[in-house]
Amino acid sequence: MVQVWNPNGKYRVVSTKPMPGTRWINLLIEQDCRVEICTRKKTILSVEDIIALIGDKCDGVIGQLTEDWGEALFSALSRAGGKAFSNMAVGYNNVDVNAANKYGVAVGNTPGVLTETTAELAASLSLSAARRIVEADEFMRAGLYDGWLPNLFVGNLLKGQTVGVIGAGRIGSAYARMMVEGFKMNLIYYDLYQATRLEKFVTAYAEFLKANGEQPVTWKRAASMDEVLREADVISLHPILDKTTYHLVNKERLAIMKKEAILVNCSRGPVIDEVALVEHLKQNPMFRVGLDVFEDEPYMKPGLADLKNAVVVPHIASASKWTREGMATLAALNVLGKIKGYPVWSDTNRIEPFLNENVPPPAASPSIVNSKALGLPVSRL
Ligand SMILES: NC(=O)c1ccc[n+]([C@@H]2O[C@H](COP(=O)([O-])OP(=O)(O)OC[C@H]3O[C@@H](n4cnc5c(N)ncnc54)[C@H](O)[C@@H]3O)[C@@H](O)[C@H]2O)c1
Ligand SMILES: O=C(O)[C@H](O)CO
Repeated sequence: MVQVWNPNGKYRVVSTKPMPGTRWINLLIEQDCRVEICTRKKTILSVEDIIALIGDKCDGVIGQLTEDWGEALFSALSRAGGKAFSNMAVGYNNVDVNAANKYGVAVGNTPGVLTETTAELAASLSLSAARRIVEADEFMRAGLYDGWLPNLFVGNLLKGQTVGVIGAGRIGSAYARMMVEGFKMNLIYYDLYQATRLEKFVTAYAEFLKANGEQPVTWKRAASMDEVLREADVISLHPILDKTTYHLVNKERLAIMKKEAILVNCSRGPVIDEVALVEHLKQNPMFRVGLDVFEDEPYMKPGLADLKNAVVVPHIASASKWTREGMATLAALNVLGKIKGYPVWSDTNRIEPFLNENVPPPAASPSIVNSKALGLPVSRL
């Protein structure tokens, strides 16, 4: 149930799951690590399972967003001499960073490498919901198609409509760009910070359209999230999950959205009150959703699976080969960097140098979320 690479390596690094590609394994081996990969069939490992994997001596662990990284695991890792943990994910709401700080364990994540892949899935869900692709596919496979009809699977045109983005960070901004440029949608967004690059992009694209005699697109930074919900035709959620975003979309907020709006969630399930959503979908058959994430994964709230106005996929937004291999690389390098005493990379929005397979990666940890709390040095590269 454990696959071992380089058994005589000096540092013991455990991965709680097999991860795509081999570069991440090779990078660890080249730096004298013994790599142990848990190959158990059980999808979600318990805290006890992981404590057993950590054992008496472990220098670092690469883990998954399904695992509960809190006091119990960080104290076990620290007792085993461990200095680093990395999630193979950008989101780390499954990690109690304060507990990691208490034991001096560095916590890594994998930003940037999944931005475009995740935004592409959000765009796919937006289109699937707008054009009822899943319903139409099921209809075909059921042998129900007996000829073209004027009213068959009529959906929503995106061009000229308004796309709303809640959380215009890396992924939210990439999604906004795709929808504005790809479908000539107007943008309204809400974030705690101004998305300056995104605003500049939409302004430049509007000028391009105008110069070519086309209707220019527009953008607006909303003063409140409710403004986005009221005005947008398609709304995509991309904030982090924390106390401020838990059930951000609830019964009251669903009620202020347009009756024919589309809601997409590729962030974290608990950002939506899923029970309220099921009720809203039942009451408003023209309202559609595209969901990659769920409140109690791997489960869906009762009733959701029966609703034709919901498109549901199993948390696959970052699942392109390039991205998943890159995530594995960044997670391994986060752990390796701390073990080797390297500094942390200075700009987590610029991780490309770690992903070039033709040159050795920089001697740094690509992204450590508690680097300030632990007082870790920053790379000057
Ligand atoms: N479904 C998937 O497979 C998948 C893949 C990648 C990321 N994600 C999720 O997407 C999240 C965002 O990733 P990212 O790389 O774009 O992160 P990011 O930090 O670049 O963007 C998050 C944005 O949310 C904003 N934000 C925080 N609190 C907010 C609030 N209360 N209201 C509005 N905006 C708020 C932040 O200011 C920031 O701009 C991750 O934390 C993760 O949970 C999911
Ligand atoms: O946070 C993340 O990275 C995703 O949920 C998985 O890619």
